[in-house]
Amino acid sequence: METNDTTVIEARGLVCSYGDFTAVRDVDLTVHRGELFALLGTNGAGKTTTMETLEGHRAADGGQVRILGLDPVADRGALRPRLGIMLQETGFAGDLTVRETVDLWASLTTNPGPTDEALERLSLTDRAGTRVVQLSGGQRRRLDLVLATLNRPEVLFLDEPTAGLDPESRESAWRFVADLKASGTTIVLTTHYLEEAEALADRVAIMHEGRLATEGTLSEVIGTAPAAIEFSIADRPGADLDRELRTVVDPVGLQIAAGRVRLDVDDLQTSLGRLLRWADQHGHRLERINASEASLSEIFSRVSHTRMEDAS
Ligand SMILES: Nc1ncnc2c1ncn2[C@@H]1O[C@H](COP(=O)(O)OP(=O)(O)OP(=O)(O)O)[C@@H](O)[C@H]1O
Repeated sequence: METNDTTVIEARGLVCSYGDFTAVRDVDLTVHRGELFALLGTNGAGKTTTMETLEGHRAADGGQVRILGLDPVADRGALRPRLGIMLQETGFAGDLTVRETVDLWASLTTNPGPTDEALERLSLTDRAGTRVVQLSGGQRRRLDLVLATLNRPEVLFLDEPTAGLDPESRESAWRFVADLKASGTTIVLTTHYLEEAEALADRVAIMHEGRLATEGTLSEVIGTAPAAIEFSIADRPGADLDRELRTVVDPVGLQIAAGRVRLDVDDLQTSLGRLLRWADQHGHRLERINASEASLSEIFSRVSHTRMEDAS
């Protein structure tokens, strides 16, 4: 497998099975140093299985994985101190306090950061003396994040890090993760919150039925679906307007209903420019103009309605 200096995570042709069932099919992934890579997907798409394989918790059934140039299973001893891992669920000893839990974890960790600082950054300082069993779900999730990052890892895996957090806690977790990224940590996270990926990720991938359906920067992924221009126009017969707009804009889709027009276009800027020039030249008044790129949620919804067997 070819890797260059900036490649931190590399999977080629990754296959993972549970008995006869193939959960991850031929997945290729590259994550560069300092990047935050968000792995999105429908329930059961194979995200956690992929993460567990990258983390070295399970061996791949096919293909190759390298983390920091090492094999995550065979080189686990060398790799583990350099990784931070936040699983979907963590088994804590419920009768320890938050501080005792962090101190215990720190005693098992190479080069841990200061406990107080970690608690402070995730707003857990006032819970330091609380027994873990008495924490809310969101507070536990924040404690998970503290523990996963206590060793100041080079590579951090976060499996649904903000599941169940209220909006304020989620934003503070995002700031925490953004700070880690800014300090050079390479991060892979799975999430069902698309706005989390939009807020944090350099690159995103959407998994569906075990395969990577799409992958790239946010703009690249969003650019895989057409943008939309909508407006209302009075006193124009639909058939004429349809013909004329197709000549002016060359849309990939066009609908006209009750004077409201929707154009689906590949290049939003060029199409919008042509449309406005045409309207000016012909003295048309376009009302309630709305122009927008596709959203991540539209891409997600397209992917989740695709049969990956058909797509491959
Ligand atoms: N231990 C297991 N034994 C058998 N099948 C499993 C096991 N763990 C997961 N699977 C199956 O593998 C597929 C992928 O599961 P995985 O947990 O990786 O998906 P996911 O994308 O993380 O889903 P979610 O978003 O719901 O957490 C699913 O169909 C799931 O039912």
